[in-house]
Amino acid sequence: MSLQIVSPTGGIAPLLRAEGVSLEYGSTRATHNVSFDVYRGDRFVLLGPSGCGKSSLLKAAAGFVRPRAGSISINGAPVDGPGPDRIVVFQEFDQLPPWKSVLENVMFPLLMTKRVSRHEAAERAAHWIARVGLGGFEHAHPHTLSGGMKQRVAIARALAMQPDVLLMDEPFAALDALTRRKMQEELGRLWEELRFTLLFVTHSIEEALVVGNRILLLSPHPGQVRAELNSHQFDLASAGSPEFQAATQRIHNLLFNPVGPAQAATHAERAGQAASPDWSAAP
Ligand SMILES: Nc1ncnc2c1ncn2[C@@H]1O[C@H](COP(=O)(O)OP(=O)(O)OP(=O)(O)O)[C@@H](O)[C@H]1O
Repeated sequence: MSLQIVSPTGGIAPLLRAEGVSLEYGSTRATHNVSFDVYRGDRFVLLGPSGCGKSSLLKAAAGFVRPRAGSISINGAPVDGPGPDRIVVFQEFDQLPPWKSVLENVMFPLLMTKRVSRHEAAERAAHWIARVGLGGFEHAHPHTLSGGMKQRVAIARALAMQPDVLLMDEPFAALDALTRRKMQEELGRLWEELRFTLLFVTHSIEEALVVGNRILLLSPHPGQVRAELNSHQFDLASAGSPEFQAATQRIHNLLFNPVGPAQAATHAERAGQAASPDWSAAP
């Protein structure tokens, strides 16, 4: 089956919407006029080469960075700062305070909301720790855990908050290949059970195909939308198949050897592309 350009999701309001987002750091323009819609239950991947502004877009969705132009909204309301409806899992293993146990790490943001008692927070934390396969490690401290286990704690901490959108910034990039694969598998399993909404950043084409059901391809610096495609037909089981390899090659070509001058596709143009089911119709 070939990759398909994304079809418009007629009538359904997006959960998270980025409209014409340009991000700047001083005189450095990180992204230019980027638009995309994330729907409930999506595993939406931002894919592009290093420096194209993927992390910056994720930080903007999290409310840590304000767009220079354009806007980001969640549930129809503008994002104007961080909130418990959007929780981020970062790549870095040091995202867990080292003086807190696994249980305390997962409880911490729950307690910060002041919406649950200490007892409830502990129960909820223990539940999510077990869900990510770390039952028995509640009282361990981060420095005694492997990189993969630390990322599991970060995922448990995020899911315990039951955010509207789980934001993941290259969460498995610092792991060895086998652990990375295992974590991708676990994330897929959790998604099958819980159907949370995921916004996931990676520069790995393979990871994007395995993790995502929709992928936004960004051009190099400053990041602009090159294309958007459906990738729900791929998973770890299909990785390595001829179709998977062909999709990988096509995405690679689109990112690095586009035919003709690099052109950013606008939101409206991408909706127009949906009329063509064939990946080869991409700009
Ligand atoms: N805090 C910052 N201050 C100044 N410039 C920044 C800052 N963060 C990012 N940039 C710049 O913005 C651009 C986009 O960076 P960003 O980290 O968002 O890209 P990325 O696609 O996530 O890259 P990578 O895959 O390497 O993490 C780069 O040119 C980067 O140097």
